[in-house]
Amino acid sequence: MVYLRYYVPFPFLGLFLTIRSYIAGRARGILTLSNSPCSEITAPTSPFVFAQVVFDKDGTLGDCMPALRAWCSEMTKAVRRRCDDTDGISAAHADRIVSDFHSSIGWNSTSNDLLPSAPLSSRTWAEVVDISATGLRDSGLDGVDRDEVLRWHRDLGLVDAEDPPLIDDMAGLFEHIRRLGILISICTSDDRASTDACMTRWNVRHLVDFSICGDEVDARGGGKPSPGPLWELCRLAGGISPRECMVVGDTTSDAEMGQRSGAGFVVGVLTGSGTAEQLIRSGADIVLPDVGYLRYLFLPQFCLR
Ligand SMILES: O=C(O)COP(=O)(O)O
Repeated sequence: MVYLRYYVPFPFLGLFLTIRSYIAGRARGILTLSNSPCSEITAPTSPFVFAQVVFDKDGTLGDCMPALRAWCSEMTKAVRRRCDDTDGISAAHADRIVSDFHSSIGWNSTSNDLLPSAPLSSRTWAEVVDISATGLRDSGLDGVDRDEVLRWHRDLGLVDAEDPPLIDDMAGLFEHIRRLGILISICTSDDRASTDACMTRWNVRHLVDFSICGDEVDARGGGKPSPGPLWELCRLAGGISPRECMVVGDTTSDAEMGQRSGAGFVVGVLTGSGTAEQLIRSGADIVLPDVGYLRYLFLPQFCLR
């Protein structure tokens, strides 16, 4: 069994990317980088045999950063208010509590950005609430519990419902894949309500065959990176094998789910919080700048300009 793994450098700086197929001894994918013009590229002899492409949502299809910045800012205010209302918490202690809270969810308050593959960008909201409540208690904010943190979170409404799409023609990409007879699924740690709102806003809801959301998996570790969500999507797709699935995502959670579930091919994208090195290390077979480049995985030959 041979896996060929290539890290596609970003930016491409005029490189031509050839993607052909051979994976795991089956005609699937050989991925090569070359400087050759398209005319010199031989078309692959075997087509891809994927039955389903499984997309992560935040950081892969949609830009969640404005929403996460707003979430962090409001949650930080709630933490500070709680510190002010709690006896015996000095200003310096409150600063430490806020800083520990940020660390626990993977937030860099200096750059106002996510740390690579941070829990906030990769875990379900139930898990993020748990992590936050535990972190706050551990740093000395006595009496704060999961229900209280959940209330602060719920007060913020559907956090990701307004996320803009990360590529211009998502519907065109999905139609392109579906024309090849391949199912499209979304596997997200976000909740169902925001996910449905995003699919509608991005004009792809009618093109998504199946989806599974963070509030539909077992809150005790049943979400990504566990293999469960992908296996469930295989079941929904009529009992196909994980080997027939391509998983596409921006964090280590996505790549790890792909690897642990036995997905046939795992694609990392650089539009979210994961770094190329992290994605490759956690199971990505290839890293692409964004999901728009996926089109080229499904063409016999192509040229990136
Ligand atoms: O909402 C999140 O925490 C992450 O969602 P995702 O799985 O679509 O990246």
